[in-house]
Amino acid sequence: MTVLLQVDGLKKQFGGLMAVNDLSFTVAEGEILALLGPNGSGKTTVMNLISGALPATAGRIQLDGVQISGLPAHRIARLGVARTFQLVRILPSLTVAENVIAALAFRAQPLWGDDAARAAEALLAEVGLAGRGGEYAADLTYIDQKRMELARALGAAPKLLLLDEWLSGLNPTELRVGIALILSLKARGMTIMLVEHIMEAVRALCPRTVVMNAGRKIADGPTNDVLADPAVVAAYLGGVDA
Ligand SMILES: Nc1ncnc2c1ncn2[C@@H]1O[C@H](COP(=O)(O)OP(=O)(O)OP(=O)(O)O)[C@@H](O)[C@H]1O
Repeated sequence: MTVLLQVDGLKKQFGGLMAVNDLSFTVAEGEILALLGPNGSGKTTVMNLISGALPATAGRIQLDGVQISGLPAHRIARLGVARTFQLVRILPSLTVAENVIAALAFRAQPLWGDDAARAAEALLAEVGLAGRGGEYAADLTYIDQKRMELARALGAAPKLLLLDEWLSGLNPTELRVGIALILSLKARGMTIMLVEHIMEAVRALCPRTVVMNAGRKIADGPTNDVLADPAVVAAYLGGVDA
């Protein structure tokens, strides 16, 4: 197993609140890891710390052996971390292709002109939006906006893809499509860490799960074992000492 992401003793304090408290875990190359926990347990903050949107209070994050904690978000992105957001972020007045091309200009090896247009078309095909590049982003349905956001993230050619509730808000049919899409990324070797509240998706996608409660890691292991762990069940029911 080759470790791609290594998180050691990570802490994030907001005023009097330790939102992430001494968190350590690894993600192996090619793995899909779920990060679970009840509302407010610190999951999105962890995503923000890994991507550099927030600075850590303490601890260390390494990607592929390179320390990324302490670096600004754009440097971390160029080193290979891409993410999607809980609330989809798109450029609504641009076309679908332009949205992806804009992301390609910011990658480690930027693409421009015809190269960017061809790469955007390939990325859109990969997420199920083949031939849709000329449409306006604002006109896309919700799932298609999510697909486009994923194409933008993949455009950075990331080593690690962070998906923050990417499957939320989808209807049952769309959910199956979304799960299949993420599995297709795994099949081509992408390493993915996802925050997700939909347990059906977690079970289908993630052999391993880390659970947080009140900023701390309370479980880390095979998903079925973790979800049956009494401490995890208690945390979801609001148990204070889980
Ligand atoms: N920028 C911030 N300033 C102050 N407090 C914050 C900030 N961001 C998050 N918090 C607090 O940190 C704690 C963890 O929040 P976080 O959003 O990481 O939890 P979460 O597990 O992702 O929750 P959810 O499942 O509801 O998205 C919460 O108590 C939240 O109110």
